[in-house]
Amino acid sequence: MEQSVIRLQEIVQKRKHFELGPVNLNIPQGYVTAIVGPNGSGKSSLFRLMLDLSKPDSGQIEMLGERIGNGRDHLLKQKIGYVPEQSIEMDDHLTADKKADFIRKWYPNWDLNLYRELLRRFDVETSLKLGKMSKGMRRKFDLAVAMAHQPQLLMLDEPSSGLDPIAWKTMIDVLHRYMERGDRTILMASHIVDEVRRLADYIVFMVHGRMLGMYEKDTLLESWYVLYLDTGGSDREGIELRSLPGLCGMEPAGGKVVKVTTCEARQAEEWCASQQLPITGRQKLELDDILVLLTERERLRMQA
Ligand SMILES: Nc1ncnc2c1ncn2[C@@H]1O[C@H](COP(=O)(O)OP(=O)(O)OP(=O)(O)O)[C@@H](O)[C@H]1O
Repeated sequence: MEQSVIRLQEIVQKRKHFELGPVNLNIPQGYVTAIVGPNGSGKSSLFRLMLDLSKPDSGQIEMLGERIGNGRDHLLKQKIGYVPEQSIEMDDHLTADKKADFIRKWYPNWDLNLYRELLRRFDVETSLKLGKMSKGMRRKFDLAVAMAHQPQLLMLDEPSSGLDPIAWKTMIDVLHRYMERGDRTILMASHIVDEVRRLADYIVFMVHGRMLGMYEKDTLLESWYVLYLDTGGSDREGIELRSLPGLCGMEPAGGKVVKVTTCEARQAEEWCASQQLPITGRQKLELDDILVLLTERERLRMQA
């Protein structure tokens, strides 16, 4: 894999009702990585740790080659754009432009033309006070502000929360353009399958504070399939099928057909051919279905 812009080593954060980690994670430069996981799995907690907004109990974090917490964070943060899950209420009394005037002092690379262009594309009313903006409007403003200093790394915590379909499409386009240079990186947390499908190169699954793995998106989507197998009604069913590579689920699908789910589709198909087991149908799994199956597998693993 390419050079890492974020490195997490053995990160643990213990809270009264929640334990995050140990997390080991390398985010590659030049790609979009999406962290996907159910509510409360620790995605936002992880973002806050990376930005030094909260502290781990143990482990190390390196962002853009700098150890977090070494006292030079302000220089590091000039290279990062961050959209938190929730907008900062403290700024509610400011208009968009007043807030931007304030922020740009911290960023030598602030590009006023880019800022205005983003606001125009997102159709943000700059005369409004931030507290009076609709949720979607505020989100669009937060995105514009996070991008206007041309950061090397964009960290987006559920960026499309509250966006209407038109704004959502604009955001996807804006983020694609941001990545065009080739050396920039996006780390995002998202629940939106379509967003992850369109943007992400890599997907990290997270459940109950633990990483279930990092996958290259296209490989992942090519690996998880539902196959319908014509068993011919023989007693091969239930005996041989348990040897199907990557088997994650099996259920009758009417008549002599059995529906199986596999996370190793190519090997499973080869195995079916070798067993002369006809495949009567195949269906790709969507990301949310994969997450459900991975979550269930993790639950069983923790129970064992
Ligand atoms: N400041 C805090 N103090 C104590 N516990 C916290 C704090 N912030 C978050 N938590 C707990 O940490 C866990 C993970 O929360 P987090 O917000 O990181 O999850 P998430 O994956 O981002 O969820 P969502 O998808 O709902 O945004 C939750 O159980 C939450 O209650």
